[in-house]
Amino acid sequence: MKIFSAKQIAKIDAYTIEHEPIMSIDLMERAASKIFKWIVSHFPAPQNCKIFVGPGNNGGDGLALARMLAVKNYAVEVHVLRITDKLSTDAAKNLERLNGLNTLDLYEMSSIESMPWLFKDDIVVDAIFGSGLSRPLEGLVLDVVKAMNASEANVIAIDIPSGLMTEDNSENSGRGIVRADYTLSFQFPKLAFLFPENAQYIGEWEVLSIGLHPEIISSETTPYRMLSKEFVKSLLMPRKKFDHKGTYGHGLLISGSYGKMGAAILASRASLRSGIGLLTTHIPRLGYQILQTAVPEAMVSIDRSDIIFTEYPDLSQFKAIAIGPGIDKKQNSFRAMIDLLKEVKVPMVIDADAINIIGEHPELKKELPLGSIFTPHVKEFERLVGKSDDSYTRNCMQREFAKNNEISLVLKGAYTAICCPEGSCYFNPKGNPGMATAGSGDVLTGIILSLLSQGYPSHVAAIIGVYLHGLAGDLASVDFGVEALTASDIVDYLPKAWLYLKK
Ligand SMILES: NC(=O)C1=CN([C@@H]2O[C@H](COP(=O)(O)OP(=O)(O)OC[C@H]3O[C@@H](n4cnc5c(N)ncnc54)[C@H](OP(=O)(O)O)[C@@H]3O)[C@@H](O)[C@H]2O)[C@H](O)CC1
Ligand SMILES: [K+]
Repeated sequence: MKIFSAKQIAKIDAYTIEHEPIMSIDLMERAASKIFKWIVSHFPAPQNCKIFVGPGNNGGDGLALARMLAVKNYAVEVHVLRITDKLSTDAAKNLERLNGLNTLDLYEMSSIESMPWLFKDDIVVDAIFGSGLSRPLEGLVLDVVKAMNASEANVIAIDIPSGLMTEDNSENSGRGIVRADYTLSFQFPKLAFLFPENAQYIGEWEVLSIGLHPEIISSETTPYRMLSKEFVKSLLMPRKKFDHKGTYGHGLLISGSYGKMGAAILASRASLRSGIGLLTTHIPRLGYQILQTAVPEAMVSIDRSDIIFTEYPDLSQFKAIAIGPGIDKKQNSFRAMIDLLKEVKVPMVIDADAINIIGEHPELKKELPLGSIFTPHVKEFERLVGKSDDSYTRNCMQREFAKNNEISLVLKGAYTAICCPEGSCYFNPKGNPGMATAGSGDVLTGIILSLLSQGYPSHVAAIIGVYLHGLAGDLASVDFGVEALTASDIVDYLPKAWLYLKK
């Protein structure tokens, strides 16, 4: 699913009105009826609804919704915020349509003195501003939003919580943003929904389709997309009857150190559960028996060091390499990493301390083989790319870094973002808080190594890998819940995840 900017949404809206064709007031009616149906199914009548309405089309949606709810026996109060004399044309028409509805009370609010009391069981609808918000809130609107936020009522935001910008909130103080319990967004998720610091405003969110024109949705380009099962499935390569293990590549995993052999086991097992033909895991000497016992399918390459990574095997046989899970960033490992980067010609997955090493020695970036993939969490990202105060800025930095260094950059989080060398950015909707657990990242590295070894192009391996990892975590959480979920469970549910993905 594509994610568009506020400007693009306005363009898609206008195109739909012209080419469906549909009158703008009827498109608003369609949008409001989607919100109405959602409210009826989640909060059946009778209920007290207090709808706060702004001057634009978001307000127009709120007014149309008020009429629909009033007709269905909800007790509706409408509070039109008089911050300007002018309502948008369609908002004005919908205001007129409220005339004569006796189950509805209409108030004009020009000062906070007329703010109604909001009770715990009230449904409060935020229809003040939507995607047309152009600056932070102030004056009356700010006071109303503060009162809403101080209440215990159920707050439902139409399209986007008022005060939140659709994309960039780096200049937004956060003082005047509605804290919704539910956000019902039209047709597309907004970029701001995917950033952790905005979760407090958005609450649970849902996308409601309002039938915007498919032609322009498909032709309008955007760097941002939300991954879907259909999209990821379309990237899979079929397996053929006469394929053999050589067809699916031989990968090298450089992993583990004293006290961290578990990382090598998890990444190896994940790799083998994701279709790799042959796997060699390079580990420090002390891990030999551990690995051979825990993962009999993997071949083992032994470092001369007992405890850390200091050398690597002949690279000629490998189709892809992953380095990082459980390695340390001791000086000897750094030297081995320099040599490795100079020699390696196949795509690499670079994770954990291997990222930190490159972060500390940025000159190594020019040695990266074509098709490299970095898989940092936020702290590793900051060491590699730099610090930022907000997620939008961080996402811009991520896209730039991927473009400038011609690599794929996977930033792990609730909505893991995959930025590709040509500028696109994919967000993963799968996964759950149970996956914020030790070893989860090692599993992801193993999966991506496996896909690279099978010949998937780098950004495709990153996309499939991230989606599959989240999917396996979600399937595991159905049986184990989130607290008890471990990284091993994610590996154990990879078979189910593959089956589900291919269904
Ligand atoms: N997605 C769709 O296709 C549809 C969306 N609908 C709904 O329409 C809104 C977007 O409507 P729009 O009128 O463009 O924008 P808003 O309702 O958000 O309001 C814009 C007006 O508010 C003024 N404004 C903006 N920021 C502030 C502020 N901080 N303080 C005071 N006033 C502000 C703005 O004035 P400007 O000075 O910036 O010009 C406008 O007057 C969308 O979110 C959906 O809810 C349709 O109903 C269906 C199709
Ligand atoms: K809103």
